Amino acid sequence: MPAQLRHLLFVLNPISGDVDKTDLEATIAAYCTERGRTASFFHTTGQQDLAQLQQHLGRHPYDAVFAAGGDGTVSLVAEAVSGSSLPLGIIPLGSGNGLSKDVGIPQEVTAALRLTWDYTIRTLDTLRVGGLFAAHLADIGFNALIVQKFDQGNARGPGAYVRIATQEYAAYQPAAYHIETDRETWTGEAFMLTIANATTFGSNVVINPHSQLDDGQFELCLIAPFPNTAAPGLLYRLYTSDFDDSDYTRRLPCRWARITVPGATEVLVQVDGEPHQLPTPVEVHIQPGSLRVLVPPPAAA
Ligand SMILES: Nc1ncnc2c1ncn2[C@@H]1O[C@H](COP(=O)(O)OP(=O)(O)OP(=O)(O)O)[C@@H](O)[C@H]1O
Repeated sequence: MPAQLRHLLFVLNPISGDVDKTDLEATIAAYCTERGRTASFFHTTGQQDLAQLQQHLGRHPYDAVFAAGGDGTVSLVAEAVSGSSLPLGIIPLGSGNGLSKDVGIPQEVTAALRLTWDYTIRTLDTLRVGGLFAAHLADIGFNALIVQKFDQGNARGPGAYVRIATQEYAAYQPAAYHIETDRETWTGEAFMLTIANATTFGSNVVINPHSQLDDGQFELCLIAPFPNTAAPGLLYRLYTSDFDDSDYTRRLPCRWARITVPGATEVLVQVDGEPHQLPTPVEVHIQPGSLRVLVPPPAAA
């Protein structure tokens, strides 16, 4: 039996996903009370959330902190607890919920709440991308642009994301990159360059198949510019864990990387679902075993 988690903090993002959260707090509180746990709540505001959460955690001893929101909320809580023994729980309530899917957390609220008492702990690597914390996936290029447009708009949910991607695809101009890692050097144009600790985007696109969140390395997953005629085949491979079989893809496994965009002083980078304008070169470092996550125990044989 795992240790009992008695005092739980739930970090709630009121705007994540396209999800009505009116009854969420009452549902969580009732679930915890019934099982002899205490539930406290921290509501994100979108302003200084990391500093406020860190301060709160410094004043109150909890046994676990649950992120109830999307990838941005999960990343916020993950950063607040990373490097400590405090485990992260996830109640997936965003548009994509990438990390929760990658570690097998149920996507329905009550099923995910079971992790408050029935869990095992998995210790994951995290990344620093241009100094920013990343637990899941970061990228430069097409997807970063779509995430930025999504962030600037008012519509949430997967439908809005697909609508923006379809609008932007035809006019998108791939950029050139120069990459140095602890193992190799690569120069060329890319439609998209993913910095992958994990395997799968919340959209179920498998950008980095058969890799692990706890293997002490990450992968740079490159998609070269491709003709329109190649798009359906490429998309098919991305949804069937076949990334390496395309003529337009390449993966660079590494522990450290420096990404330069020749001629540019800054570059748009999507980090755990949030867009950031970062100075180049962008350095990426792995932080092995830095995050403890509550995941479902292995199914009994
Ligand atoms: N009270 C709030 N009002 C406005 N924005 C907020 C508030 N709380 C958090 N945010 C913003 O919400 C964003 C994080 O949202 P989150 O990623 O959790 O959900 P999502 O974007 O809908 O889902 P996903 O990332 O899975 O697609 C951050 O940009 C954060 O600043």
